[in-house]
Amino acid sequence: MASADGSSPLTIPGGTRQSPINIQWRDSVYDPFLKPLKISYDPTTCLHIWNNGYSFLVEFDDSADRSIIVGGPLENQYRLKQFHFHWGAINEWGSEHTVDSKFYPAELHLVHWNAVVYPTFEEAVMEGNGLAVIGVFLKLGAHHEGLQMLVDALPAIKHKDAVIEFDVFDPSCLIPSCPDYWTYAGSLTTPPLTESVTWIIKKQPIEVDENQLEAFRMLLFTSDGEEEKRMVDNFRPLQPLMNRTVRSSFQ
Ligand SMILES: Nc1nnc(SCC(=O)Nc2ccc(S(N)(=O)=O)cc2)s1
Ligand SMILES: [Zn+2]
Repeated sequence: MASADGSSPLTIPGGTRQSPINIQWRDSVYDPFLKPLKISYDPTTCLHIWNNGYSFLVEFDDSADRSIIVGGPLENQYRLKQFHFHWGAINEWGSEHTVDSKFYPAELHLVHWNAVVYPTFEEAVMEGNGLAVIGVFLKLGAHHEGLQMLVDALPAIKHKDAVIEFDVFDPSCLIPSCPDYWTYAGSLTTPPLTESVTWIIKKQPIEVDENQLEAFRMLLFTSDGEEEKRMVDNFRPLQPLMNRTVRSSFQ
């Protein structure tokens, strides 16, 4: 059910910086003071891959500054905690953010937290500068070698709460080489929907093939033994921009 302003119960009451949003390219403002984003991940910090009943996520050991990002719009360095994806039932939609109202078939989120200022992830989740999420669009195209390692693990985590060990994986193979990004102040796109995320959305998508997207769609929202519900369309509706400007790192 939506209210007069088209918001749904999924928008937190009083929210002024909710995500996702449509990125209107021509309304984004080039900011020459934005630095390049520096990404340094240690592939051995990878712990496991699991199905949390909403997406599948790969979690990392964030007990030290071993996989971090710094620069870009960020005041501090942020530690990688996990990455996950959002996707559709068909290739026409699936991403959370849109660019000029265009959906991509899927979107990758690499979730980092400000361990310089906050003692735990849980506390960072509650603070305006607590999290930084890199968003990468997936488009239908060539086979993606790096993604295939994840795809090969998916049958083992078909059901909610399934988890398998995942020893070494370097998520930088999923980030496009082009340095261009948009950035804006937003929120988590699933509960607790807290307004704690500096979003860094890469302009260039990565290419994945049809079989790889189909592999995402064979996952289940449901636990083993429950009536099967395919894990598809796990993206949140677009949220109002309100009083925000999207900045670009490129002209
Ligand atoms: N006490 C708490 N533990 N954990 C949490 S929130 C866990 C978490 O990482 N949530 C999360 C939700 C959405 C996103 S997303 N889709 O990247 O905005 C990223 C992360 S609050
Ligand atoms: Zn996400």
